[in-house]
Amino acid sequence: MADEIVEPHASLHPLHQDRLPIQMDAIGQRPRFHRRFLADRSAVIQAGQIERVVEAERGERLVIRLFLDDQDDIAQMPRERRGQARDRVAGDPLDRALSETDRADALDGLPEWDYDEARDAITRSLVFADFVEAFGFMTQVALMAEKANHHPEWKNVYNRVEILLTTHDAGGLSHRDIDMAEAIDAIVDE
Ligand SMILES: C[C@H](O)[C@H](O)[C@H]1CNC2=NC(N)=NC(=O)C2=N1
Repeated sequence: MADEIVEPHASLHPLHQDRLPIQMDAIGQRPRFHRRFLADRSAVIQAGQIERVVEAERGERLVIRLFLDDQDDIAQMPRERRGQARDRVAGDPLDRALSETDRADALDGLPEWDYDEARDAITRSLVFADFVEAFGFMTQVALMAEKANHHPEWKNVYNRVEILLTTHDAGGLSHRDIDMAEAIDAIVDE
């Protein structure tokens, strides 16, 4: 499995022979090879590659930090989700499609977002330095979205991320999307 992951990276070929075998973490879920993997890679790095390594390690920190800090919350997720599903049946006002006036007010506060009339949705396009930056951002948004039980429609091509927010249960834009857009803006501005 390690070879399958590493093989496409030409600069890592010299490391194949002496890399540690993959070990599972305490809960047996995440392969623990990447610390060693990054350290070894640093050892053979050429001057021109430094920038990419720094970006890679920064991307990893963004992901891991958020995951570890919020691990307790993540363990609670299934229970919260069931609670939210019950609230929705009762008619959560956050889930109702916004009126035109409320939408206009909300969009005033979200200058980076465009309104998509055909979908009754809001969209934002982002460009990052490279794929690692883009995917680090997407990972943070994914964890946040999962906790909120509200998920973006999105597309990623290398360093570009296109996001569309709408509430499927409401058939259009709701306060949940506005909250999500604000949270996404906060991550971008971090
Ligand atoms: C069953 C689950 O609660 C629903 O499907 C959630 C999940 N994520 C969601 N995300 C979005 N964008 N809209 C929804 O209506 C929605 N509903």
